[in-house]
Amino acid sequence: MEQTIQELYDQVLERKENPVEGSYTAYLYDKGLDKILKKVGEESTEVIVGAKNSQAELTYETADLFFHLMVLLVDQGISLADIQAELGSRVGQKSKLHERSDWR
Ligand SMILES: N=c1c2ncn([C@@H]3O[C@H](COP(=O)(O)OP(=O)(O)OP(=O)(O)O)[C@@H](O)[C@H]3O)c2ncn1[C@@H]1O[C@H](COP(=O)(O)O)[C@@H](O)[C@H]1O
Repeated sequence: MEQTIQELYDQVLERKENPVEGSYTAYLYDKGLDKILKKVGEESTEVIVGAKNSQAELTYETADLFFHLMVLLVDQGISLADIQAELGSRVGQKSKLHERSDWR
């Protein structure tokens, strides 16, 4: 079974709007922003470690990070459309890489 990022976002949003007993997502919202940020930080570090170890570990840890990022975005009232719009605004932007002195 597969789950799109949008489906994950929608489920996480549903947990925010209708907290369910025993839900880890609802627990994170209950704990608040600092807890969510702590988890995003931890999962980011685990992605870095995972990338050094194996593709399987990187995949697993990236899924964990995506989940916690979705929780953060929902908590802060940011939609996936907001992120897509930001990414879209960058399409075709000239890379500034050539302006960097350390570029070779
Ligand atoms: N995708 C996820 C998902 N990925 C990771 N996790 C949870 O994230 C936690 C990360 O593990 P850690 O060991 O870092 O954290 P922990 O020690 O359990 O918790 P802390 O004490 O650190 O807070 C685990 O409890 C995982 O179960 C997730 N929990 C839920 N989802 C999805 O979120 C939706 C809502 O699920 P519920 O939260 O169960 O309602 C569903 O679609 C789920 O599939």
